[in-house]
Amino acid sequence: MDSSVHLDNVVMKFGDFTAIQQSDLKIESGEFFSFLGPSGCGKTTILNMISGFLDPTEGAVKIGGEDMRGVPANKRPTSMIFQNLALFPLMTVAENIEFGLEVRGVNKRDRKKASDRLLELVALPDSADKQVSALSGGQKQRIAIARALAVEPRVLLLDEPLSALDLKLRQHMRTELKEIQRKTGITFIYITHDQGEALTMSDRVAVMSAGQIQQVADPITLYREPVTDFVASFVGENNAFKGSIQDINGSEIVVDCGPLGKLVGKGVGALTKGQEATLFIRPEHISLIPVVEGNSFDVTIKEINFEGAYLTLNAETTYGHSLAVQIGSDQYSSNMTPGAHISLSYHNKDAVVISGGENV
Ligand SMILES: Nc1ncnc2c1ncn2[C@@H]1O[C@H](COP(=O)(O)OP(=O)(O)OP(=O)(O)O)[C@@H](O)[C@H]1O
Repeated sequence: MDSSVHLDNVVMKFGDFTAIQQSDLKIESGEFFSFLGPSGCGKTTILNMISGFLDPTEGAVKIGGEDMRGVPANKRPTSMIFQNLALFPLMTVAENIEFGLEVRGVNKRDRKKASDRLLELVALPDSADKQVSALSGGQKQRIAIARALAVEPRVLLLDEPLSALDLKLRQHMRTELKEIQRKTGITFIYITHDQGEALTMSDRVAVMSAGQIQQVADPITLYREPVTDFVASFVGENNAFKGSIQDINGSEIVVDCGPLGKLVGKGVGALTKGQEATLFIRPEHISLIPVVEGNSFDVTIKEINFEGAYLTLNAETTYGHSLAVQIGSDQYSSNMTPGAHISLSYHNKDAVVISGGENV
C-alpha cells in the first residue's frame, strides 16, 4: 500500500504571518522521517497540516497519492502521538488501545485480538488489564504507540513523544521506536528539536528554520555535507570562521578570515570570489599535529575536560575567537593545561565553506 506523504507546494499563513514558506517534499512509503528545528520553526504546523487539523493556505497534502483537501482529520489514514501521550488514566491498558476501534464499531473479539497483537509488538504482553496510572513512563509511551497503531494508520505522526522521559529512557525508546517502525513498515513522521533523536532514528531528516525547510537528507549527509550555514551550526557542534572568499581552486575555497589568516575548505553550492562566507570545522576534525601547511592557528587553552576515550578543549585564538576541539586521549600531554599555548591544524577536505553567515 502506498503510504507516501507529499507536501505539494504547501504554504501556511496565520493572518499576515507565514508560518510555513512554500515547501515541496515527498516522504516515501515506510520511511522514518523527521522534521528537526528549533522552537517555533513550524514543525507542529507541518504535522497539523498532514493530520488535517490545519488546512494549508496554498498547495495540498497528498497521502498515498490522494489529495487530502476536504478530508477531515478523523477520515485521514493517519494517527498521532502527542507529547503528553493523552492516554485515558482511568481505563485499563487494553481499553486504551481498543478505544479507537470501539469508536469505529469493531466487535469485542476483534478488538481483543488487535490489542493482544499490539501489546506483543510493544513488548508488554501481560499488561492488558493493568490500569494506565500504574505504568511507568516508558510503559505509558509504548501503550500510546499501541493505541495509535490500533486503528491501522498508514502514517504515524509523532509530536516529540519522548520529551517527557528521562535521558536514559529516552535513549532506550529511540531504539524501540525504530524497531516498531521496522516491524510495522508504516511511515513514521517525527518532529523534534532534539538532533540526537532525529539523527539516530531517521532514514531522512528535514532541517527547518523560521518556516523554511533548509535541507532534506540522511543523517550522515546532514552532518558531513550541510548545505546552509544554519544546518552546519544547528546539527552537531561546529566551529565557524567568518570571512570573504579570496580564491577558488576547483572545489577548494580559500577564505580570508582577517587576522586569523587564510583558511581553506571544500565549497558548498555556488560561491564567487569576494563573497562573504563561513568556514566550518567540526571539533573532531581539529588536530594538535600540523597536518597541512597554512591551515593552522595558535590558541590558548581555556578549559580541558577528560571524557574517557577523548578530551574536549575549549580554546581561544589570539584574536578572541573561541574554539571547541575534540582529540583522542592518546594525544594528551601533561603540558596541556589552562593557559597553555598550542597550535591546531586541520585537513582542507574536513572543512566546509558556505556562503553567508548570518545565522552563525
Ligand atoms: N494558530 C496559530 N495562529 C497564529 N500563529 C501560529 C498559530 N500556530 C502556530 N503559529 C506560529 O507559527 C510558528 C510555528 O509554530 P509551530 O507550533 O509550528 O512551531 P514548532 O516548531 O512546532 O515549535 P515548538 O517546538 O515550540 O512546538 C510560530 O511562530 C507560532 O507562533
